[in-house]
Amino acid sequence: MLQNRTGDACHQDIISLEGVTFSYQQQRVITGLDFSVKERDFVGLIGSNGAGKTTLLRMIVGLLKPESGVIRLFGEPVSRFRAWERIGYVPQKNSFNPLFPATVREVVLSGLYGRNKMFRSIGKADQIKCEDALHAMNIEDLAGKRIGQLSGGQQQRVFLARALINNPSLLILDEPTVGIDTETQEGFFHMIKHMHQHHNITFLMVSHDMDMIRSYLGERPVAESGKLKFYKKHSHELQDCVENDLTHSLRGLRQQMESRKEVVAVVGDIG
Ligand SMILES: Nc1ncnc2c1ncn2[C@@H]1O[C@H](COP(=O)(O)OP(=O)(O)OP(=O)(O)O)[C@@H](O)[C@H]1O
Repeated sequence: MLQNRTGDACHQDIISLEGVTFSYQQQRVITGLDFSVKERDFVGLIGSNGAGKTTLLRMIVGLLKPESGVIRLFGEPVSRFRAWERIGYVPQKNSFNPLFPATVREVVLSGLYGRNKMFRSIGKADQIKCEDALHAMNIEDLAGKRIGQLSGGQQQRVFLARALINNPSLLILDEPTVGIDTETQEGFFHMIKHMHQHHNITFLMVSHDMDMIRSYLGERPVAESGKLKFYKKHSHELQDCVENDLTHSLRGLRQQMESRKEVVAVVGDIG
């Protein structure tokens, strides 16, 4: 079994769900769900409107509590999990009131604060992480603008930069390309596939894009529960589990693509 720097076995469960059931008032949404996402998996979650996809992601990131069953993150029950900086989460439909006063830079930096740490001070190292994340998403030129004044697609890039700022091990994305044009969607999918294949990053992504799911994760779901379908691909490319500096590497990818004049299709113009 491969080992990472900290000596943990690779292919460990990053997310595990055991007998997870959830209801809103009288409406049962998820029943007895068992599933696991292992290190370096890319899991695509598909389901019709109202199937419970967002509800499941919100339980995984601790925003909703299951009625019964256990959810673990990196082996810890969610209720005891504290290492939220290891997880980048981009919720569905992030849209800001145009009057909201935060700048793009402030929104990206807020990804560093973590839960219950709203007012930590920002040091030089944090500023560099922020610049790297802005650069990776090709939004340096938007850094001083108010988030509420951006288009939906530009805002989505900001939220992705916010999710990337901590160099996360796990990215949880809830329909990340909604409202983004087709060409830019292709660039985005290219980028996250690169992150999956060349970095030690695990993905759980809700998407209605069956073409992307089938072409990358295969024709058949690996598990089904109610109306939820899980597709999965495991990345075998890395020969060891050493940590990768994601933003550094994304910068490299971007420079490489810039030199091939394909940057717009890869990491640029998600908005
Ligand atoms: N806060 C809430 N209170 C009550 N019911 C809710 C709440 N949020 C969602 N629901 C209901 O739970 C069900 C699952 O909703 P959820 O948002 O998880 O679905 P989804 O699979 O993400 O759908 P979509 O593809 O439309 O985003 C739906 O029937 C929805 O109406």
